Amino acid sequence: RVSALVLRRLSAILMWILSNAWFEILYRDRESVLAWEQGLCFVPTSEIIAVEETDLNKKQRNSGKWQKMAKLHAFTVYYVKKAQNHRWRCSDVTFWCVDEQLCNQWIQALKELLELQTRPKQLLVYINPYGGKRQGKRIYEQKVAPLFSLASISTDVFVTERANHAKDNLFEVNINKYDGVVCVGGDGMFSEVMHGLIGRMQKDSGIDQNNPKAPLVQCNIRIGIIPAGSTDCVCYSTVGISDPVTSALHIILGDSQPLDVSSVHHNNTFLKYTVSLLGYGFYGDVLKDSEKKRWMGPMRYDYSGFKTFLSHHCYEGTISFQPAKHTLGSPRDKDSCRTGCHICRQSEQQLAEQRKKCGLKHEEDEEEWKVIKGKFLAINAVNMSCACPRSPKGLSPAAHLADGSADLILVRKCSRFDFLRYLVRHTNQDDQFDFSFVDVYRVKSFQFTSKLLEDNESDVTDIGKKHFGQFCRDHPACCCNIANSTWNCDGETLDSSAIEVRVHCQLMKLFARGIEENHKEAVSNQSRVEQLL
Ligand SMILES: Nc1ncnc2c1ncn2[C@@H]1O[C@H](COP(=O)(O)OP(=O)(O)OP(=O)(O)O)[C@@H](O)[C@H]1O
Ligand SMILES: CCCCCCCCCCCCC/C=C/[C@@H](O)[C@H](CO)NC(=O)CCCCC
Ligand SMILES: [Ca+2]
Repeated sequence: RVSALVLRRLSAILMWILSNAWFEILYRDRESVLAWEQGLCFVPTSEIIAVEETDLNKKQRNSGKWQKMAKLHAFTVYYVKKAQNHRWRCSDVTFWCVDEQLCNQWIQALKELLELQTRPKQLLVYINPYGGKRQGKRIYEQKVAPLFSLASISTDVFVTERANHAKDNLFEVNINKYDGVVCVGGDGMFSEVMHGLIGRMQKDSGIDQNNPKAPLVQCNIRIGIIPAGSTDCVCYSTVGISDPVTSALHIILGDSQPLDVSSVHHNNTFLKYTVSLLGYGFYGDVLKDSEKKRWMGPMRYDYSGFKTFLSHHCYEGTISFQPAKHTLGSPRDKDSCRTGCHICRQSEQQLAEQRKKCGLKHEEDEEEWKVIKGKFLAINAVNMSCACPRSPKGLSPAAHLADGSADLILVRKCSRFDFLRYLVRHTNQDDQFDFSFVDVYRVKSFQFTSKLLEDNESDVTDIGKKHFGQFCRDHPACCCNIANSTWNCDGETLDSSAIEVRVHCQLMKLFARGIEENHKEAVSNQSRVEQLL
């Protein structure tokens, strides 16, 4: 109510100012001049980055026009300018005035408005200097740090020296000091920070992560991702673009996006959490091969992807899963998860009700299990669409960020040509599930055991292995690999092929707002009427 009142006062003052043409406004870009001519300017306070008294000496040096005018006072409003393809930029507008007191009143009033927004003030930043093209440090220093400083955000910056450095540090640091954690790197770096935060949360609450049925404690400290990796799938799927400045602005505005996290166990031992892709077969093999070629940077995935495609290995095993009946959506839906998604909101309500009903007590889940046996080229479980620059719609375009479910995609044995057709659909608009050899299910938990493990390795004798290499003894020409594949868990390999997976609805939060809808329309409106105060 206070903010509405202040806003109304401000708009009244603004209208008065505009109608008296009393204020002189200097716009930096052409679109803004156009807007000024139309006399209509809005910026939602939620999209103001900062307000600062303007250094007049600097401005006058830059703009000869104002040199002759004496005794002017000015303040600059920095705000989010939304460009195309979900890209955000920091833009600014300077307001000039002859009355120093009035100018200060404006600065004060706008700063008070910004104080009413719940935004991060103190952040813990981890930079992986070796992720992606090894640009993490430069990206942070040149593109992100100046914006944080403009928004008066204090930071403790930690440049990692080894893998798991950030994760280990998160178990020691005084976490309550911070309003959020930022990771500069790729999906692997994000995964490290997420494991640190979720792990720390469970440890502090006495929850045993090794128990696959343990009700995990939600992690309320948000994570911000500054993309500087090779795939940057989590950033792309939650923001709509992989762009460091856009992500920094989402962090500054204090956006919040809940995220489903799946836990992966083997024999009552915790292995990992996953938020994007948990893939066996094709994506597991690509990752395993690409790890040896890290020196190639992001190109390693193209090289290993091509090699793995040619090898065309399929793997035999059994998948059992519990369908997600609590959620309204289906993986074949035409609509995708967007900012304020009603399906994710409904899951949030269900979660709150569930918590009220049984607190931290876990209800034994007796829902039915479906069992599928077969030979698979790929088994992909995705908690989100997995959109990324290589696959702009992702592996499951209708997957939801926070509905408490994952999409389980089973690609059965097929010809190389058919598998290529399937892969090509990762990159275009066509329906990826419209193939006789592809099945997709929305699930809340699943288990996988390879045939090799089922048979308990008893009938695979050393003689057999020697004689037929690692391929199927009965049908050596069928490309069915009797060795196991590897699970690709958000870009890291798992040691075990038999796993048990459970989706934890909205276990954590990001500094993001999901992908915004109707962006084209918003942009064209904005260029007609620049959104200023
Ligand atoms: N200083 C470091 N030295 C070596 N490895 C590190 C260091 N800091 C972090 N790591 C590890 O590097 C791995 C990969 O990093 P990151 O995810 O940033 O880049 P990427 O693999 O190129 O990108 P993507 O995950 O998007 O494909 C992470 O799993 C992380 O644990
Ligand atoms: C003929 C054209 C065929 C082209 C097919 C391209 C398909 C690209 C789909 C990419 C899907 C990425 C899913 C996200 C996985 C991340 O958790 C993980 C860590 O960053 N990245 C990879 O495993 C990296 C996986 C990269 C595989 C190439
Ligand atoms: Ca989901």
